[in-house]
Amino acid sequence: MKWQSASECGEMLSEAATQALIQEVALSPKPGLVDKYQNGSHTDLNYRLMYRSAEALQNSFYHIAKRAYEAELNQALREDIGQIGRVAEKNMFLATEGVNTHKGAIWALGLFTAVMASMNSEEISRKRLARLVGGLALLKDPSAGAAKTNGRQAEIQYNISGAKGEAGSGFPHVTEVGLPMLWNSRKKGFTEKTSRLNTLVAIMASLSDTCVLHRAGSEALASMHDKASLILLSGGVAYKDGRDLLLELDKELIEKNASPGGCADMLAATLYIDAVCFNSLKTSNDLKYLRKEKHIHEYTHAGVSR
Ligand SMILES: CC(C)(COP(=O)(O)OP(=O)(O)OC[C@H]1O[C@@H](n2cnc3c(N)ncnc32)[C@H](O[C@H]2O[C@H](COP(=O)(O)OP(=O)(O)OP(=O)(O)O)[C@@H](O)[C@H]2O)[C@@H]1O)[C@@H](O)C(=O)NCCC(=O)NCCS
Ligand SMILES: Nc1ncnc2[nH]cnc12
Repeated sequence: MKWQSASECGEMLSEAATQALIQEVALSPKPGLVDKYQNGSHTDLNYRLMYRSAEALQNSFYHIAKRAYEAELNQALREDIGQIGRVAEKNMFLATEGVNTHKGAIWALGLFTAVMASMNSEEISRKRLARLVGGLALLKDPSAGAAKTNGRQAEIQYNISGAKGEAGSGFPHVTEVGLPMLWNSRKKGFTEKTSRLNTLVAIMASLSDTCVLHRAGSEALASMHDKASLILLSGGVAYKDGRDLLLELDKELIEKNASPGGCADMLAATLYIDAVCFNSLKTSNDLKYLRKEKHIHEYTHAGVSR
């Protein structure tokens, strides 16, 4: 991927990031999460709200990409994207009237956007991407608040490292778990939907998702890890056993009020990186294609209400 200008880079990355968020929420059936047919463990979220939230974030991804275009991954950039990220969070809360839809996604896709824009290279390996994104995430952001977030509380209570730890390690659930599972599933000839569901399940098998922890505790998280692993051991969701287990896991998560929101964010980031760095998004014609797809998607779901 090589962009000719900062605005072209901003346009393509922001469109692709928004698409990845929309594709994540549209993927169905997802255990405990909002999808096209149900609201999972959520009473305050639904498909339309998630869609609206994704669209409201596009402008912030554009500004992150524009700022980071061919820039050095240094302290000044870290502080600037922190600022843009906080504006994105505000815009999200404005669009959703106060519901947290995509905080984790802003964090992950925002950092990846900055790295891809700064590289502006034809090729980037998974490992390099992980190293660079981890390095950027680890730079201190002096303007970051000290709010007692759900994530921070879960980190202290359960001694895990949460969204910040995942980022500081280069998002291994994207680069080491998500992408390989997506590619292997496609290689085995599974449909795109099955490949994406397998990817989500693989992420759910090991991510310390603070959204699950703070809503349902460590036993619920351990059980999610075990059941997701069982799905993979049974061959994944392409097979009846895997599909049955997926539906059982959905039921269990809803009963426990547990939502793997962080896993959903890691899936969105996987789809984003796959599209931009490794797969379909190569020219500005692809951008036109994305816009058309998005339009079709809006049209198809215009009548969906919850
Ligand atoms: C670094 C931040 C993301 C802040 O992190 P922190 O852990 O302090 O804060 P949280 O507010 O808890 O947000 C973390 C969100 O990250 C997702 N997540 C969870 N676990 C992981 C994980 N192991 N790896 C990666 N990502 C993870 C998750 O997001 C999803 O869940 C959200 C809903 O969560 P929650 O609010 O807990 O939801 P409810 O159960 O509904 O809560 P109640 O209201 O009922 O109590 C949903 O949004 C999903 O996206 C976690 O929520 C970051 O915010 C930060 O520091 N930003 C500063 C700006 C910046 O520097 N940006 C740079 C790049 S743009
Ligand atoms: N599909 C989804 N359902 C619930 N929370 C989420 N956070 C990000 N995506 C989500």
